[in-house]
Amino acid sequence: MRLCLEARQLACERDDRPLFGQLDFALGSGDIVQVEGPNGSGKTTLLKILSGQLGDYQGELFWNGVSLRQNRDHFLANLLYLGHAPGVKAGLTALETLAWYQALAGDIPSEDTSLEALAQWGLAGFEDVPAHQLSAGQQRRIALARLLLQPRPLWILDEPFTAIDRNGVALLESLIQAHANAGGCVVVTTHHRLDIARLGRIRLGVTGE
Ligand SMILES: Nc1ncnc2c1ncn2[C@@H]1O[C@H](COP(=O)(O)OP(=O)(O)OP(=O)(O)O)[C@@H](O)[C@H]1O
Repeated sequence: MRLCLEARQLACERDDRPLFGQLDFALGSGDIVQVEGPNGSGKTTLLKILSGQLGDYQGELFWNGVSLRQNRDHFLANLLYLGHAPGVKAGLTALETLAWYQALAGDIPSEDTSLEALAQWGLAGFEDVPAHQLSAGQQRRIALARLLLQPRPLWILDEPFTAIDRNGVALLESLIQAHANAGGCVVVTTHHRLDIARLGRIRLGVTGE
């Protein structure tokens, strides 16, 4: 399918402080873009705008050539967003969390595929443990298992590498690369240096360029 998220003259301010302005970019199938910038430069804010969660911005966003404001449902049906926090409830097990997210997205929960996804993320044996009894990295891995379960062409990932170990970093980099190779598109923020081919960049908080 054709896949294109385009920003024209995107700008945002918070509490009368300009965060970024005049951002123009177009992302399509096969693109991986890292949003870079120092703390507070607006990376999370930009991802919230791009994922349709924050409407307080100037400029225009387009999904496949149609304004996002008019094309929102179609856009959201194509999006998988993973936020800054892992987004797991303390009292829910890994399996329950994945089933909840699948149901929320209108996907049919499948325990077998959830078990496979959790095993791929090294959580075999922890499927029925409440999240509050898991480590920070294990909780992040539950969230990342959604990448294997909820097929959506556009991934918007806010600091997905937080708390995961070296093997987890390598697995996530390979999943991102494979997703793009299969025709998907990925927007990611991280302070890590990514080992990913053909990585595009959106730089925030840079002056004098
Ligand atoms: N809900 C809010 N209301 C007002 N200002 C906000 C709000 N959320 C964030 N900000 C401000 O917007 C600025 C950018 O925040 P944001 O979280 O987008 O930065 P970031 O680049 O993701 O930072 P970090 O690298 O620390 O995660 C900060 O100065 C922050 O205080």
